[in-house]
Amino acid sequence: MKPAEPARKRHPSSKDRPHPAPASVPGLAARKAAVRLLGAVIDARTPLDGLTDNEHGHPHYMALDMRDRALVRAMLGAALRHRTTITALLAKRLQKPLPANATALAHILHIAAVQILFLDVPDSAAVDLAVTHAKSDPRTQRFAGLVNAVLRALTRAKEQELGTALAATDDAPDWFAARLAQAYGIGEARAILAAHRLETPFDLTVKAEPQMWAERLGGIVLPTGTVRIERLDSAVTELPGFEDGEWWVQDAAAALPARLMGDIAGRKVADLCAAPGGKTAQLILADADVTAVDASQSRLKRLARNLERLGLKATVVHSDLMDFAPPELFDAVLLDAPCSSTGTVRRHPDVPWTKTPEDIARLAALQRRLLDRAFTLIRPGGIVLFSNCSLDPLEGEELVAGFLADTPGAELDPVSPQEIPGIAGFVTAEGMLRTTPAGLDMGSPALSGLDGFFAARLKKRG
Ligand SMILES: C[S@@+](CC[C@H](N)C(=O)[O-])C[C@H]1O[C@@H](n2cnc3c(N)ncnc32)[C@H](O)[C@@H]1O
Repeated sequence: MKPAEPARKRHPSSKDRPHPAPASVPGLAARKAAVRLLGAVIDARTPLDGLTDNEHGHPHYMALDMRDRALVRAMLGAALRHRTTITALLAKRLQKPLPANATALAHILHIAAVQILFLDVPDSAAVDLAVTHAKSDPRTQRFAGLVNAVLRALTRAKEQELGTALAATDDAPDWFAARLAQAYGIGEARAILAAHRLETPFDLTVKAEPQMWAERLGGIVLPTGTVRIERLDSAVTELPGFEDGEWWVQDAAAALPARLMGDIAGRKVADLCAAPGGKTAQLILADADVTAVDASQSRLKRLARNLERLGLKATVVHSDLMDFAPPELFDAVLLDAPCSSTGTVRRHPDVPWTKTPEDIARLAALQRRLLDRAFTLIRPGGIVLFSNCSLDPLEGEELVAGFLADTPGAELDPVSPQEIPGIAGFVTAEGMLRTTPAGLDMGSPALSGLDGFFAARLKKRG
């Protein structure tokens, strides 16, 4: 009997082998980075902010020049804002759904589709780069023909099908849409989700003279005093007034909580989750004696840089709030607590895809511990202004109701609709602040909306 031959190693034919794409194919590095980052967001639930940070971002992102980084951010922003629409239009071109483990292929198709459907990129460039990308990756190389066929079919169909596809979905994960509908009712939830699909304007808080700054910067003054610019044509740092510290970037809703602290001139006030310092700056400008506390050293560095540019001074303390033991009690504290950030989806479209209902419950429990602690740091008669940028009642209305029920010395100090110009529509029947992205109609969608925010003013009985 012949001895069995050792199994032969199969050498891939040249047809099987991935084609290493020349590094110099223009535009390919940006598409590859976008595909990689989309995978990190969708498959590993990594927040996009950190991946696209210009100092500590993902290595594939950091390797790009500024123009390509802007393109990557535009591709990812639109891909996440329209994820369900894109999935549906791609599915119509596929004979059967992609297997669940074909994530690399799915992300290549999504990044090409977003260029074809939503960005000002020639269709042929979007398709050719996706095919080149697919050929260069061993996981997708054998699907290069499918990528080509699906995307070419999409370019032909988009004119006719995009409008209908957009109308058929709210472009949100089911859990998120269901949670909003439960909290706000179907109509308001759909209005919030519609706002999440729009690009956001730029909001600035100015130290003084909002009308003058609105004119200089080509913006408008909102009823609440924030200066809003529809679209920036240059980097924020190049705008007039930046170097001189005349204003800072802050969403119109984020500017409201600090203004609900009343007259704090000359008072001892602590900002307990302060970094990067937007609200700290407001408290200082209201003439309070401000202590800014935060657990994150790196974020406190940003706070220090921001205050320096604005020419403002606070006592800065690096501490976990649970360990913070000041020598004296405060007249008032602001607790702008770490939350699920579901109110900021317009600017952070990754949030519904990276967060889960379990995250919301975990963050609500953390906020409750921080609120209990904050309440021990004020004198009798003092106030805690509790706020966050979540749309979820578990982190807002329900959390405060539980705190009041469990804390005999605490009472709600209701916000009055007349307290700040322009907030009447955002004050609840109980006297809490609740904004959603569907609020603040300024006549055109591009100038309307604001982040979702919650705030409640809590008083310690004297
Ligand atoms: C929503 S951000 C604050 C934004 C800030 N108030 C502003 O307006 O610029 C929440 C902050 O809470 C900080 N933080 C989270 N847990 C904390 C804790 N246990 N103690 C102190 N700070 C904490 C985070 O580092 C983060 O900077």
